[in-house]
Amino acid sequence: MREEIKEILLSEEQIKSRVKELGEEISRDFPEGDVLFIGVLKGSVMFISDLMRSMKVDVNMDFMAVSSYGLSSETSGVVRILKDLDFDIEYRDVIIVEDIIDTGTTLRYLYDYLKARNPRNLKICCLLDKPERRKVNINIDYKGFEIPDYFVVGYGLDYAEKFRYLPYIGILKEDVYKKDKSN
Ligand SMILES: O=P(O)(O)OC[C@H]1O[C@H](OP(=O)(O)OP(=O)(O)O)[C@H](O)[C@@H]1O
Ligand code: HPA
Ligand SMILES: [Mg+2]
Repeated sequence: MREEIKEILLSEEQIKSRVKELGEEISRDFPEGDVLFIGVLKGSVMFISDLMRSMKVDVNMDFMAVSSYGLSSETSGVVRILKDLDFDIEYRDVIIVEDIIDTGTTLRYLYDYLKARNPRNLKICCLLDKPERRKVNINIDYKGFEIPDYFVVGYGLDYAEKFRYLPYIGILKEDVYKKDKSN
């Protein structure tokens, strides 16, 4: 384990088995297939690629890039779209795939933005939910795990672009981001 990590919150095995269950659940809900996953870059990359492989029905993927955290551990509160969709989503079954819902700022913005394009269904699937930090209300259709209020990294999640490659989800030691703040 890297020295900046205080504790492993979710192991590779725990993530793998929960992602498999989520894929099976979504497949049961959309038996006719033709689902479009919209991954939110960059944090959801590991999750969406594993989730797709656990699907039992046809699924396509597209990506949006938004950023609100930048190099910090606190949201700026302003969501910027850096990349929009390649496909039209009108009348389609769409599932937004996110790594984490923290304050809810990113998802609230994305949900409303995509809803305006008139999909047949618009659902939300997130691996991690940090309800204690929520600032705006979000209805989560498919959820991997609820976690306490720690800043976590790994399995796609970063701190200042670091640690995304870790195969597990770990709690970042506070002095790592406190030190950066005091600079
Ligand atoms: O609920 P919120 O408080 O809005 O936080 C959640 C969002 O923040 C992170 O993205 P970030 O802006 O760090 O971009 P990244 O995915 O490229 O790391 C994370 O991947 C979610 O998209
Ligand atoms: O706990 C977190 N870790 C990484 N990125 C995040 N973006 C929102 N919350 C988090
Ligand atoms: Mg980030």
